[in-house]
Amino acid sequence: MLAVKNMEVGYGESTVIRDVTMQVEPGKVVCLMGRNGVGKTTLVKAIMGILKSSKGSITYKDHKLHTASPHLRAKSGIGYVPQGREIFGQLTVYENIWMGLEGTKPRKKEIPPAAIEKFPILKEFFARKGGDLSGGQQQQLAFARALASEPELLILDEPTEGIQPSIVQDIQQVIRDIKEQHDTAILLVEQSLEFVKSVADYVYVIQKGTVVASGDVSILDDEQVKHYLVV
Ligand SMILES: Nc1ncnc2c1ncn2[C@@H]1O[C@H](COP(=O)(O)OP(=O)(O)OP(=O)(O)O)[C@@H](O)[C@H]1O
Repeated sequence: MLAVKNMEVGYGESTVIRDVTMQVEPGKVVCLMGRNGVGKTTLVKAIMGILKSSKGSITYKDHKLHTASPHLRAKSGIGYVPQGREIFGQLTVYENIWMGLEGTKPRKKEIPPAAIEKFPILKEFFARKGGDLSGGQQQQLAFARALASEPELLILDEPTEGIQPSIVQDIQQVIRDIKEQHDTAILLVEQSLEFVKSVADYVYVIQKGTVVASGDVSILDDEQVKHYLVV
């Protein structure tokens, strides 16, 4: 469904992602792991078209994506929950979720109930400003906004970072539900091995911008992965 081949991405003269090849299939949760600063967000931003790759290709549902704008990528069915959430602090919870419909094609006129039902607290807080929510609630809001477009591929960049344990559990459950009920593919950036093992099918471990280990989560060598995660 999503195939990244020999991707290279960087900032100016500095190359951060080198020769990364990976793929994500429908109904599967694929995790990108690696310690801080190895390039996970850079890779995800290149998949979303926010950063330009200098080499390699991205294919999504048999279409070449690497020259498409971020807007077009969203329209083609990719939902994105960025690191740091990037919700609109001055807009209400309802308006934030509504923004998720922007990229849909044809343009959806209603928020799909499933996007909200997964996060009951959001319905209670519909009229509140996004900026007044806690970090965990904002994370749920960013997740609901991405689900509003009913994506076929959902990209989640560290959705549990700095979030209280009860909300981490909620997010874990939502990922499991999506996996059970839909063909949605999920690309998840995550550093907690425990969390990854509870939701993932396949894992890529990144070090210094390159894939250094990959495999089915059931045959994952915990000690090897921990070695790459230890700071
Ligand atoms: N806008 C930028 N300009 C220049 N360098 C950047 C920029 N953003 C990130 N970098 C550098 O690129 C490298 C990879 O950063 P990136 O955020 O992709 O890592 P990461 O694995 O997602 O880390 P984290 O888990 O901390 O988010 C780091 O060395 C970082 O300093």
